[in-house]
Amino acid sequence: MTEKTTAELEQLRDKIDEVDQQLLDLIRKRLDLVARVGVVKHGAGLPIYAPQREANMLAKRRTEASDMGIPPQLIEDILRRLMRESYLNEKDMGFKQVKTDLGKVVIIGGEGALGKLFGQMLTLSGYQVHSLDKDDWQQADSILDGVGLVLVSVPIRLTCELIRDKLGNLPEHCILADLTSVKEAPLKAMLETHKGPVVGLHPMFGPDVGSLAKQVVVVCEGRQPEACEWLLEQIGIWGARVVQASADKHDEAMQLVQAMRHFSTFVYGLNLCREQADIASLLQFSSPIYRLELAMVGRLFAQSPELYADIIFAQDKSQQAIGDYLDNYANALELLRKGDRETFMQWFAEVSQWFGDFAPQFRNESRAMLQSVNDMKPAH
Ligand SMILES: O=C(O)C(=O)C[C@]1(C(=O)O)C=C[C@@H](O)C=C1
Repeated sequence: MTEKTTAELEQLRDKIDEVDQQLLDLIRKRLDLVARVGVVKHGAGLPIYAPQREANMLAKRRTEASDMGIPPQLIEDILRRLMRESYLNEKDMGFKQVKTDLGKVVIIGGEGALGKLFGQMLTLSGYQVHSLDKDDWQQADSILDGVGLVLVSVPIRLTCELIRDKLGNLPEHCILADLTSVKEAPLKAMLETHKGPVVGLHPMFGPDVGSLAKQVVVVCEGRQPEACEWLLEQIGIWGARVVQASADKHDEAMQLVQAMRHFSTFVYGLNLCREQADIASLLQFSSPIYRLELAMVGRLFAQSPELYADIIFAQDKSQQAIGDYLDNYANALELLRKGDRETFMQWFAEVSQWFGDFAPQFRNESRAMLQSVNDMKPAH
């Protein structure tokens, strides 16, 4: 069905088209300038992400927008989206190589998605990167000859055994690092197997990020941290923030951040499936928040069952966290069964108070997210 229109409307639309084309010219100009910034940063070894510059620029543009009668949030949204493009653009210019006399980098599991991403970032930074995958172990000696960094990026369930079985003979100066999403056990295996520098890394993002700008990499110290410093600096130049943590603290947080969250998402999907919910009609009735929630659940099931089984089953202690969740669920369900609104509201207030300032902060952050969910809705 064609949309209704009038001559006057069409005239105005022609003018809007002209303005939009001018916007395109301006965006092209900005992208060209950003490409030049990328070259300069590459030469000077500066990080892709410049938070101070971003904050100053956004503050100025917001004030100018207000003065012009433009909602400040509008220009902020537009600039943030443009800067996301800058991160991708500047990445392709390559990065400064912090350690020029390293020798080879060997990524074990370099054909996996995360291994590939790190391989790409290291190659863009001038390192000689080799991948060592399951069919390559016969040539392991030649692949590992002259290695300065070994990065282990294999499924969690294979990590410790692989480290112990295969990595006992690395050169003493070589850094041994892993990208596993649990840290205590792999770190222990690396320290027991290799006598040289050891560091545990956990990139807190999936392999589909495009750029590392603003992403977080958790770093758990192993041995000879001074020998690993260049690697952390290199990750910083890629735009990521390095957060130091002890392996046990990290793993404890992961029981909630990963195991429990993925498990409850899994059960949510399982429940929809067993209830034979009709997703298409749920989407028709959905508010933006429900659409976002469904998207978060659905995206889990678009990925590998092995990956999530690995994360959820990796730590025995996760069972405790998930069990506690079930108890709280059961207790809350009991209130519902008894029709006890009073206690429900008391518990609600208790949790609100416990969230403190985070509650309004999350409300603000989620408002912007929900608006973009609405913008992204396909036409029907
Ligand atoms: O000014 C810079 O340093 C840039 O890289 C450009 C730019 C931008 O697009 O404006 C992009 C990324 C930085 O975080 C800050 C600003």
